[in-house]
Amino acid sequence: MASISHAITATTNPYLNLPHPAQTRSSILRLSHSNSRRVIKNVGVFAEHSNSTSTSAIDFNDPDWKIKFQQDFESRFRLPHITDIFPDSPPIPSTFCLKMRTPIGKNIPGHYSLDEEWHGYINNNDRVLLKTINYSSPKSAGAECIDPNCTWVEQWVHRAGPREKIYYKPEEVKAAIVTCGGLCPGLNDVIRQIVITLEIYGVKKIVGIPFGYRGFSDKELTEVPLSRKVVQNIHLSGGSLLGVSRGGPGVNDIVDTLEERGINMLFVLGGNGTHAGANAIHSECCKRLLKVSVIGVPKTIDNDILLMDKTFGFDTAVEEAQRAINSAYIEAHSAYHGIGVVKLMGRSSGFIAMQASLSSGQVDVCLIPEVPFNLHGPHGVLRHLQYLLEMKGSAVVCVAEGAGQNLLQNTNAKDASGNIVFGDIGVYIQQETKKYFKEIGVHADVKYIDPTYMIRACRANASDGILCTVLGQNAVHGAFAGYSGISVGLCNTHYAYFPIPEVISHPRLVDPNSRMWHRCLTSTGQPDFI
Ligand SMILES: Nc1ncnc2c1ncn2[C@@H]1O[C@H](COP(=O)(O)OP(=O)(O)OP(=O)(O)O)[C@@H](O)[C@H]1O
Ligand SMILES: O=P(O)(O)OC[C@H]1O[C@](O)(CO)[C@@H](O)[C@@H]1O
Ligand SMILES: [Mg+2]
Repeated sequence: MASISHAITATTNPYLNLPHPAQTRSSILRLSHSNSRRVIKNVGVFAEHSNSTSTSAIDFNDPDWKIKFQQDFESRFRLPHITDIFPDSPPIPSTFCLKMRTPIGKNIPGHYSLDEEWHGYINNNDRVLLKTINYSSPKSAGAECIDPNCTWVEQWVHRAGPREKIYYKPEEVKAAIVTCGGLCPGLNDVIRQIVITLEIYGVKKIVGIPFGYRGFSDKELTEVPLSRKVVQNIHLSGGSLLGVSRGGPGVNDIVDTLEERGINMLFVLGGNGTHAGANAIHSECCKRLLKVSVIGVPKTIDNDILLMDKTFGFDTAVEEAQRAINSAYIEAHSAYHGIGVVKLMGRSSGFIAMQASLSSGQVDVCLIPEVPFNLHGPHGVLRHLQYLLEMKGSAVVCVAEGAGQNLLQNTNAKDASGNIVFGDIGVYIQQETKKYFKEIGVHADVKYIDPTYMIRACRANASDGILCTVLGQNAVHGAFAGYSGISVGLCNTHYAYFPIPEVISHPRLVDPNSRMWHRCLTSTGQPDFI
C-alpha cells in the first residue's frame, strides 16, 4: 500500500508544478551563472534522479546515512503493483512463451502451458545498476555525487521483461494505446510492437485511442480496432497511426471512459506531460479500486526524460538534423561570407543541437538552453561570427529552440497543454546577424534553415527501430506482470521499469560540466559567449 500512496502523492506535483531541482538540492550545489535558472555545476551534484524528499533529508554526519539513502531509494523506485490494492489477486502462469505449438490466436482461454525448461523470464528481483561511474572526486567532469566525498552508493532499478507469473487473463484484457504530445520518429514502431506482443499473450481486444487524450472525451472520435494485420506495416512511415494532440480532457473524464469501455490495460506514449497524465490516471484508478495497468513509454524527440540513456526518436532526429546542418554548411561555404543558421528542437534541453553539432562536425557555434550566451558585446556570438568570417570565410550556427529565450520578448502564450510558446530564436539570430554586419559594413550572406517539423515527421532509423521494439514489448510485459504507473526505458544499455514520478520530476538537461558538452565545445572551437 505504501508505494501506491507514494505514487498518488507524487502525482500531485507533476512536472509543471515542481520547483526546479536546483531549488531543492542541498548546499553542496552551486549555480555557475547567477542569471541562469538552469545551469548547475555538478560539484557534488546529488544524482539527477534526486527529488526534494530525499535530498533535504540526508544528514551526512549520521554513520548510517548510506544505508538510509539506499532504503529510501529502494522505496522510491519500488514499482506500484496491482496487488497493492488487490492483495488477493492470484498470479497465473504466463501465457507468453516463445515455444508455441499452436499458431498465435489459437490459445485456448483458461489453458496455460508452462514450459519448465524455458529460462526466458525475468525474475522479479533482477535489478539494473542505475549509475555506473564511481567518481573519486566531486571535481571529476560530470560528477554526480551524493555526499561531499563522492561516496560510492549502489542504486538499483527494476529490470524490465516478461515474468513467469502474470496478473491478467488474456481473455479478460481490453488493451488501449494512446499517443500524445508532439510527433516523434518511432511512434508507429512502438504501437506495432505493443499490439504484436499483446497478441502473443493471447489478447484479442486491442484498440487505439485517436488523437491523444482528446480521444477519450470527444464523442466523434471512435476507438480504432488494432491487430497484427492492421499494424503490420505501419512502422514504414513516420507520424502516428492514431494521431496525436495536446490538451484534452481531465483525468476524471479519462478514467470514466476507461470504466465505461472496460479498458484494463492502457499504454501511453508521450513525453513529460503525457506521463504526468498517465500517473494521474493510474492514481485515480487506484482510488476507484479499478484493476487497470497504466504503462508509459517515453516519447520525446528532445531526449529530456530523466534516468534513461536516450528516448526513442532521438537518434533519428540527430541523423536528420545533421542533414540540415550539412545543407547550411554548403550554403554558407558556397557564398561569399556565408553564415548558415539552423534551429533544432529542444524546448528545455539541447541534446539534439549538441549531438547533431558533434556528429556533423560542421558547426562553429552551438547554442543550447542550458548555457546562457550574449549575442552582442565583445564576447557575444556576433563578434565571434565576424572573427570566423575573417578567418575562414563562412560559419555555421546551430541553435536549440529553447536557447536564449531571455533575449526575446516573452510571448506570454501557452499551448493547449500549458507549455510556454517560445519566441523564435532562430529568426532572431538571423535578423540580428544581418543587422550587425550591415552596421559594421561587412558583407554577410545569412541563410536560415528551420527543419524542425521535417525531422519530427521522419520514420525511425534502424537503431530507433530496435529501441522501439524492445520498449513496446517491455511495456506489455510490465502490464501483464501487474505493474501500473510505470515507465520503461533504456538504462546503461539494459531495459528497466521506473515509477513514473521518478522520470518526470523535471526535464533532463545537458550538463554544461559534462564531458559531452566539453567535447562539443572542443569540436566547434567556440568560446564562452558571456
Ligand atoms: N501535469 C499534467 N497532468 C495531467 N495531464 C497532463 C499534464 N501535463 C500535460 N498533460 C496532458 O498530457 C498530454 C501531452 O502533454 P504535452 O503536450 O505537454 O506533451 P508531452 O507529453 O510533454 O510531449 P512533448 O515531448 O511532445 O511535449 C496533453 O493531452 C496534456 O493535457
Ligand atoms: O509545435 P508543437 O507540435 O507544439 O511541438 C513543438 C514542441 O515539440 C517538441 O519537439 C517536443 O515534442 C519540442 O521540442 C517543441 O517545442
Ligand atoms: Mg513536454
